This record gives sequence, C-alpha cells and structure tokens, in this order.
Amino acid sequence: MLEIKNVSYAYTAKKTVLKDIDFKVKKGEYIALLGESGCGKSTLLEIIYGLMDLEKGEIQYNGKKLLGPKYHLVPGHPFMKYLAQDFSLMPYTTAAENVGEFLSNIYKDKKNARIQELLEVVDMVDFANIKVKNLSGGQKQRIAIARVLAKEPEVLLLDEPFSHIDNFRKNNLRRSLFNYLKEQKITCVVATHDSTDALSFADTLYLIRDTKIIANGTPEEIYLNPKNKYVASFFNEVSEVANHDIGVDKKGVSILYPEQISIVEKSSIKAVVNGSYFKGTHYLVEATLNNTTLIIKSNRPYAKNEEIFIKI
Ligand SMILES: Nc1ncnc2c1ncn2[C@@H]1O[C@H](COP(=O)(O)OP(=O)(O)OP(=O)(O)O)[C@@H](O)[C@H]1O
Repeated sequence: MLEIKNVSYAYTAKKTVLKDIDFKVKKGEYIALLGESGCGKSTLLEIIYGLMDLEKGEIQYNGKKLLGPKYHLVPGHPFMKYLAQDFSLMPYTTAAENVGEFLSNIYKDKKNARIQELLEVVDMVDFANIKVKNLSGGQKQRIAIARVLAKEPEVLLLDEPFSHIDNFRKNNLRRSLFNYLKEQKITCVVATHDSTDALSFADTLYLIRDTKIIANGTPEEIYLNPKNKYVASFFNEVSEVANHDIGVDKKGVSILYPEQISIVEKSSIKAVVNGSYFKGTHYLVEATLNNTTLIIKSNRPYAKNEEIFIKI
C-alpha cells in the first residue's frame, strides 16, 4: 500500500502548489491524477518518488516512511520507477539497449527475452535495433515506458505517458500496457490531463484544482455524478442549464452531457441551432435556449437558426 499522507508543498514561500493531499493506493491499483496544466500533478509524482523533501506530510510504502533526497545519495527508491516527461533515454544506443540498460548481463538469454517481452508490450519489436536518436517522439516515449518496466517495479509513476503518441497507436498501447500492469499487479499512478487515460482504465481518479483534490472516486462515480460543471467538463462537453428552463421542478441548475439531451419532434422546450459538428459516430449540435448554450448529441446535423425541440 502506498500512502500519501497530508502532503503540502510550495516551491516558494509565495505560492503553495499542493495542500493537504491525502490518499492511498492499494497494490495493483491504477490511480489517475487529473488536472489542468500547472495544477501540480508532476510535483506530486516527484514527491511520491522521493525527489523533494517535505515540510508537511509524508509518503509511506507498506507502513514505512519514505525519505526524501536529504537522506539518499541517489534520490528515488529501488522498488519504484518514475517516467518523467523528458523520457531520460540514451540517444546513441539502440531501442533494445535502452530497454535493457538496467538488466543484469549474467543471463544473456533471460535478458534478451525480457527485452523482447517489453518491446511487445509497447509494440516496438520492429525498432529494437534502431538508435534512439533516430526514433520519433512517440516511439521514444514507447521505449521509455518499456525501460521503466524492465526491472519489474512494484510501483510505477507515469507523467503524461502517451502525450507524444498518435491516436492510431494510443488506444492499443493503453490497453496493452494497463493489461500488463494489472497482470503483474504493478501499482500505478498516472498524471494526465487526458480524460480517456483516466476514464477507461483507472480504478480511481483524483481531480486536482487550486492545490487541492476537488473530486475523487471511480470513473463511473465521477462521470455520472459530477459535483459541478468544472468536474464534468474534464470528461466531456457539458451544458449548464437553469432547471426552470428545462421543466425540472427543483431550484438551481442541471449539468448535462450531450447524450443526456435529445432533439425530438415536439416538446415544450424550444431552442435555436447555432451550428452542427461532425464527430464521426454522431453530430454535436450547439443550440441556444434562453441565453444558455446547449451541446446536444444527435444522429444528424441541423441548420443554423433552425428551431428544434429538446427533451432531457
Ligand atoms: N522547480 C520549480 N520551481 C518553481 N516552481 C515550479 C517548479 N516546478 C514546477 N513549478 C510550478 O509549480 C506548479 C505545478 O507544476 P507541475 O509541473 O507540478 O504541474 P503539472 O500539473 O504537472 O503541469 P503539466 O501538466 O503542464 O506538466 C506550476 O505553477 C509550476 O510553474
């Protein structure tokens, strides 16, 4: 069990980056830290990895306090691997050599089999003998992922692990990597601003804003019961509509995803179309209802200024 206990952190006296961050990660669990750029996700990963000395709070692993750089000649912990956004690869050696850098040379066959296995996880077998400097950004990122897995860490900390990888490969890679981590029971904490990383694979999400965790729970819990528009808009387009405008007999507003609003032949709620956007499997129709903008999922486009009827 990895425990983040009441951690606060400030780089300078003027600006606190994280305040009272507190959560636990069970063995084999995958946690996603979500938040806007600059909200402190990377800082939190660095704190967990032991790159910062803490004035307030502590990190524990299996009940033992993990110490910061003041207490270690080489910061970090042997059972934990951290993949930073800069990859830290060796450019003048091959992809395979990078993956195997920290593996023992005593049993060559075992080492090669392990490198092959990891290259398969990240779908980079064909590039094994290419020098890293000649790989694309996305390929380097895949090699960097394989490299941090090489020595079977118990805990893996990944900072935006798919940021350079194209959509074509991203989905396959996510499935392959997270299935591998689950099989191996590797605990994983991922910092990401990409909700797909979080929604489809994470066991628990933590959404960070203004130094604090503002929402946490399973992807389903957070997506289906967002506390407010900010939380919901992390995952999807949202409309915030006054309840009295949509016939809901309750004070306040409703936060609605596009799939929660439909266009029907006739109803008591009338809106005017601003535009329609093709999304591959559907269209998003933007419309105005009493000065509020609605984003509606539809199976066909509607013309600008067309009057439509809405059902919630
Ligand atoms: N070494 C540093 N010294 C001073 N301030 C820093 C340092 N590193 C980060 N910061 C500041 O701390 C805040 C949090 O940065 P951090 O990199 O943790 O955010 P992030 O959520 O990971 O962002 P991104 O998604 O863009 O990587 C930012 O305001 C950043 O400018």
